[in-house]
Amino acid sequence: MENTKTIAKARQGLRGTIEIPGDKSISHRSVMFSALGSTPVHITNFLHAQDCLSTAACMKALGASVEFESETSLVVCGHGLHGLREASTIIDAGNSGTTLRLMMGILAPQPFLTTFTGDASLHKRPMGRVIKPLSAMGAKIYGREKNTKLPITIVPAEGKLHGMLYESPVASAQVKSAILLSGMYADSPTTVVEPFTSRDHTERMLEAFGVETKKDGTAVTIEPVESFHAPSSIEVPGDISSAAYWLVAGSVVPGSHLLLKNVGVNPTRTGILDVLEAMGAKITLENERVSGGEAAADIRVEAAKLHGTSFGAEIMPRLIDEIPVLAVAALFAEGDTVITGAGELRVKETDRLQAVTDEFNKLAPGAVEASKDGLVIHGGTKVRAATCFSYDDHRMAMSLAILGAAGEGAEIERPECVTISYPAFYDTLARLQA
Ligand SMILES: O=C(O)C1=C[C@@H](OP(=O)(O)O)[C@@H](O)[C@H](O)C1
Ligand SMILES: C=C(OP(=O)(O)O)C(=O)O
Repeated sequence: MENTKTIAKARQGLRGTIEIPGDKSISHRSVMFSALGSTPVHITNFLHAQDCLSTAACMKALGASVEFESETSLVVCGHGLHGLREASTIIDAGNSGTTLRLMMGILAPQPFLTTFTGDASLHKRPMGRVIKPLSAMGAKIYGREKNTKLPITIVPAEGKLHGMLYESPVASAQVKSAILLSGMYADSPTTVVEPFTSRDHTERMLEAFGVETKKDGTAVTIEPVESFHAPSSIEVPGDISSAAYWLVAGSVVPGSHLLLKNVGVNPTRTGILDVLEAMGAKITLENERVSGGEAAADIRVEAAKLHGTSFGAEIMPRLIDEIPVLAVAALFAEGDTVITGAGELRVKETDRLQAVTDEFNKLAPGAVEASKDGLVIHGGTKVRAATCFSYDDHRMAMSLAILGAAGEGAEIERPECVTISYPAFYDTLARLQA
């Protein structure tokens, strides 16, 4: 791909049907957990994107069989809960925080050494949030900057890990999942309490493998696991975090009418629907169903006049990855939108609060102000065509593309990072604009 991408202004409404690619969080977990089973699992609608391919490569390096039948369909078979084996070289988690943090949870209890690396972005992200609680359970994990950063090495613990009660300072599904996964191998029950409930795909998928977790408010408990029974198949629903770009584009480009097929609508992920509806969006769910313990639906969106809103910490885990594109909706809405409690965005693939502020202001001067943990977006600010930068962050690139399409066009520098979660993104946008 070229080093810049030209996004044309949408001269008419966006119309059409979009098959939403598989959910990133669920795709990761489908491969990881299947690799801990001892019978083949047929995974369909897998997200064929860099992050999930990093997970597939990790599990293969650790001895699981991972055979692709097509880009989105694969068969994974492990050698049981204790059947992973030492990798022959360093494992590369690429750009994926989910891969690294969940894998630490799986590998901390194993009787062999693992060393992880990742890309430049992943080297900057905080891993102490997982290393600290796992170490309190008895794990031996070492990393740069006092055991907080990549590269990271895990060595065998002395005996079994110990179950514990952990009160997490952050609402993070990656932290929760890592601790629960280590908890499967511990000598007693493990409980994670979060400030607010984060996405529960780990808990739901563990159930499909015969492992019960107990939920009590924002606390989740797992018992030491004796047997792990892989289901014969897992169908991954579409990713609402990918659908988010079309929910916003369809709402703000006048005359649009889009049908988004097969979108996961797990209630721990649907914060974007709540916020867009509060802003006046016209969104309807059709064909609602449950598949493999996960809710899914087709979603219709048509253009609507949006107005500003405010939201904060409580809803944040339910829309954490959608903030950059929700900022686009806010820019085309009437009045101000105030976002608080979003400090976690500073430790994603890039500092997304700073990146949204700097790049949106290139396309709409004066539109966005950042605070320590949030954004104020002045809706209705005049938009112009300009060149802006992705920071090699997939969600920044896609949000800037939607801003450009809904506004006056844009040139995006380093656009290719969309392959992290949505390789077909630019082609889909071009098709809707044709
Ligand atoms: O568990 C997961 O699959 C994810 C959890 C979230 O991260 P945090 O756990 O850091 O909030 C989210 O941002 C990420 O894209 C995927
Ligand atoms: C934060 C994200 O993913 P990860 O933490 O897995 O890198 C994301 O996809 O926006």
